[in-house]
Amino acid sequence: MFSNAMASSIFNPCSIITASQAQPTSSSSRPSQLLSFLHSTNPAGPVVDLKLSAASSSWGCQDDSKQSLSRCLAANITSSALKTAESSRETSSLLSAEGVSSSGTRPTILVSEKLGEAGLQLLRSFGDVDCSYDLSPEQLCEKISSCDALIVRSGTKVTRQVLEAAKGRLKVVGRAGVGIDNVDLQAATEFGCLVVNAPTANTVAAAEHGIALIAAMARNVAQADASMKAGKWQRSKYVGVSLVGKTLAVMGFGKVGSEVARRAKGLGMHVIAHDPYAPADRARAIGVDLVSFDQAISTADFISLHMPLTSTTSKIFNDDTFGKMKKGVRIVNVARGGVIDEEALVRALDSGKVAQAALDVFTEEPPAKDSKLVQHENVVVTPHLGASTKEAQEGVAIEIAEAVVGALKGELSATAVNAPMVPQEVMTELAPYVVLAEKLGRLAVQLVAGGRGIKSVKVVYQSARDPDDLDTRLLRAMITKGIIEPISSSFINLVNADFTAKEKGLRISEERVVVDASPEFPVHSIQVLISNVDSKFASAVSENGEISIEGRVKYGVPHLTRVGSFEVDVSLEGNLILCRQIDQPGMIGQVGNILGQGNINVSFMSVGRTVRRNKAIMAIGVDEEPDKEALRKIGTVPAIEEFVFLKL
Ligand SMILES: NC(=O)C1=CN([C@@H]2O[C@H](COP(=O)(O)OP(=O)(O)OC[C@H]3O[C@@H](n4cnc5c(N)ncnc54)[C@H](O)[C@@H]3O)[C@@H](O)[C@H]2O)C=CC1
Ligand SMILES: O=C(O)C(=O)COP(=O)(O)O
Repeated sequence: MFSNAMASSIFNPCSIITASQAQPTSSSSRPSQLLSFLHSTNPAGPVVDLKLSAASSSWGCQDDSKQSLSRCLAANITSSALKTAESSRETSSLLSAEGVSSSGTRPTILVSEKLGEAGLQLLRSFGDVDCSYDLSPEQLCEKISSCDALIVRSGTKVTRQVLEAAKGRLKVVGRAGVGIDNVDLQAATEFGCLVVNAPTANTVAAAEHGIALIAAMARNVAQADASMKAGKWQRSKYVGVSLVGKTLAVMGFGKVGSEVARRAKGLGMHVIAHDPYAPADRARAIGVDLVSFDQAISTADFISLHMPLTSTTSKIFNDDTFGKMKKGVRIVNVARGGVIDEEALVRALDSGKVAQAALDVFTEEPPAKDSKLVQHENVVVTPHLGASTKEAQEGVAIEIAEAVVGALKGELSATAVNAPMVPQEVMTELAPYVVLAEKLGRLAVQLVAGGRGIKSVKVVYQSARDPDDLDTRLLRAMITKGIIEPISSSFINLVNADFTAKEKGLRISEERVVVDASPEFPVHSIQVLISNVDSKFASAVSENGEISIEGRVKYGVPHLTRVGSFEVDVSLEGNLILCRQIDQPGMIGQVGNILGQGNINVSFMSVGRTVRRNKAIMAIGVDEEPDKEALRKIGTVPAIEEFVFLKL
């Protein structure tokens, strides 16, 4: 019905988007329904406006739905890899829970760096695991197009080129560790590739390594060891400094930072911390004062770095900031090399401003053999060993294997980095509404006559629940999927829905209306409105001039309940014929006959009218697609004023 060529006319590329991030206004009283926007790190940012309003409704109660979510989520999250750019616009093929794709093959999981055996076993039970370590970027690009998942540590650069080379097959990149600075998140998001990490299993290992480096540096352990092995006995040369009573500034008070702080307190150090996002009460609970960046670096004897490498933290330790430190300060870095301007650190070491540094991480890894920093006599180095304990590596391997397998099964991961984390209970509850959302989007876009581009779509969720108690991101993503996929070559999933909408100049605004219905059900109805377009079915246009359709879930099945200002009730399964006619006897029979002659099975039929014997809409669900002749005959029924056939 719609060709790809129509995409450009439907989406006006010149349209302007006003994007604003939806934020929860307060915390939810129902934990399972918490909005998790704070966890969303989608670099593209959602292209949504969110407006809350309250109204009451006398509509009947919401029907129950306990439909399984696996299929729709798999469609939602894993469609990318299962579709190549050239693939058809059919509903995404899905991976089953046993790891067998719809084509009967097991997923291929490429592990490009050493991973603990327990994790590998878990992966092997689900898919075909290819452990290929030390691949060159070219080799990785070559291999990746036949992989559904890629598992890396810090040594593999997952660049845009790699993601492009995946040709749409790669569903998930698993980072077996915390830092995701080696993964191009923007590109992954654009390609609809989920990125997950293993954020907790190596925390203690990294913190212990930080403490080990602080102590080793303070007591010259590495230098003294090297000296003895060279046959020397230099007791006076390696007099150290004590830790007790010294001030340690923890820069980045996250998981590792707070564990370092806890341990440093045990060593009798006075610990302060800087972290713009850390809650003060968590710091207080450990006996740590949160202070400003300048206060932290200017009062500390030891500075330990524990922030992620981002555009904000890149080279945050530079000539200027070293200048603000106490003379003789000691610096430890087990976070990322890139947070330090390494040339500036060499200068600060040479001048004595920084007495010593202990470094586990480097801007380039491995650093050049003749690196002045590595060779500096006041520097102790380890080759990125923070996470390298047996325990941490086993833990990380299991954590990432579970996340990757979950993603391949179509589940949303709790450790998703470029997609919203939606709690499992929320996903289960929203399952039937997710199906409804996609079908409404798919239906609404087919009612657009082309000509003018779609710039603005409004989605109204009616719900009896508090607006903060309804997480609509899954629904929004599926509506976006339903709108965009029929008319473009893009595939949409939860990872790239907002990005793709923005790219296509499509603004999706959301409104939640509180209605008087049963709060047991998350959504009472979903309305999709497209403004400033012409419709090929004039009756779908509401009094406000917008294409307007509305649906509800009834007994677990999505139903279309309103078209324009006509109430209908037809289950959204198979295909749909909408006819506007003069409200008179015999209409159902006439159209039914035509369909019967064409061997088209009618699954559902409903007539809605505004005024008796005036105009009515007949909504007919059909299992098969009517041929041209059947459609032509429907058009010749005298009382039928307009009709449209819609694929769901
Ligand atoms: N050397 C190694 O083998 C390992 C290194 N790491 C690295 O350690 C770092 C911390 O890891 P986690 O504690 O697990 O992460 P995390 O996410 O729990 O903590 C990072 C903290 O840094 C804070 N932060 C962000 N921007 C900041 C800024 N401009 N100034 C101060 N704080 C800022 C965040 O608010 C957060 O609390 C990461 O860079 C990670 O990649 C982690 C594990 C092993
Ligand atoms: O988890 C992290 O951020 C780390 O830096 C650990 O890196 P690795 O997995 O040991 O290459």
